[in-house]
Amino acid sequence: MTDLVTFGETMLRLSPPQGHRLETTDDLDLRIGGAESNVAAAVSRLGFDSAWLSKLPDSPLGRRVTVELQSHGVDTPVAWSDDDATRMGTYYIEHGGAPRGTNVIYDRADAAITTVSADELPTERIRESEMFYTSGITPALSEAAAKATATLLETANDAGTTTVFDLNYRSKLWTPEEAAVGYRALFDAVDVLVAAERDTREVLGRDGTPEDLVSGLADDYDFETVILTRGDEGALALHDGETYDQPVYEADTVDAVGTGDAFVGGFLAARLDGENVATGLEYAAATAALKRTIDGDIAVVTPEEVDAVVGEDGAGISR
Ligand SMILES: O=C(O)C(=O)C[C@H](O)[C@H](O)COP(=O)(O)O
Repeated sequence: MTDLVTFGETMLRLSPPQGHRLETTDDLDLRIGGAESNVAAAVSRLGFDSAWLSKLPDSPLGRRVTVELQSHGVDTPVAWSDDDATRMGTYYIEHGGAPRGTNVIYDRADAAITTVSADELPTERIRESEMFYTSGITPALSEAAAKATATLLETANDAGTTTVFDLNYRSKLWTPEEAAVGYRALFDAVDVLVAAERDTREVLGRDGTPEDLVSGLADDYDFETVILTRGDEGALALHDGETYDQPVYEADTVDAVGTGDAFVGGFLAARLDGENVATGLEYAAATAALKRTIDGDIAVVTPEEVDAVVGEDGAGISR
């Protein structure tokens, strides 16, 4: 049995060295990045079995992704496309610093995953797993990907697998109105919702205090757990009628991309270990803080490092 199965797109990630511009750089660092594989890698690195489902072109570029994920212990039973017309999604990232922001350029149209169907994926892995995670990026990729996302969430739900969904709104993929419709179509099959406060207000159109936001979402869609991520303000969660406030741990930022996924990975690893929501949030915040110090999308961390950030007063994950 797998502890966590995830489903989504992973792209090649190309970035110039810190301080260099895409327009003029001679060098591009090559890594991989995608919300669902970032979460699977974090959970695997924190000691649990994870598998990532997707569709990739059957090419050296596609294999670059599976080889790197396997190096973090993630199982990769993906569908391979031998259609020459399908492409490997790629993103370019130019890191900024005040007053210039970080810029992401996507080149992901017609990626193999845009043609995915649930039938070509090993859905029994989802039925047999403890948790299933996907995010709002996946249904934004194509109609086929949206359909597969819904089918996989329902498969998990029917099997009693805990379903976890992060809104992960990406304005370069769809409009707030399109996203709101896409999200609401999936919410019935979601147990644990992770939502950035900004997306909750600007995409789902909700207002009020952070407490109002989590309780409104939980009441309207019957989520078991709602986690509102609030940037520097930390996170607020609602579970079983109790709210939990989690501040951020201070961190020097080398690369902020992947912080949200590391947060989810830390939370899910602690929950898989039987920890309560309060402890889960501590591990989430600690994994996110560590990620900020690491270049690349993936939280290349160890359980001991996360334990050390949580501190000797933390409840500690027993292994
Ligand atoms: O597929 C996409 O569109 C992505 O954006 C993949 C991202 O690299 C990660 O999901 C990072 O997201 P954060 O953890 O919120 O920084």
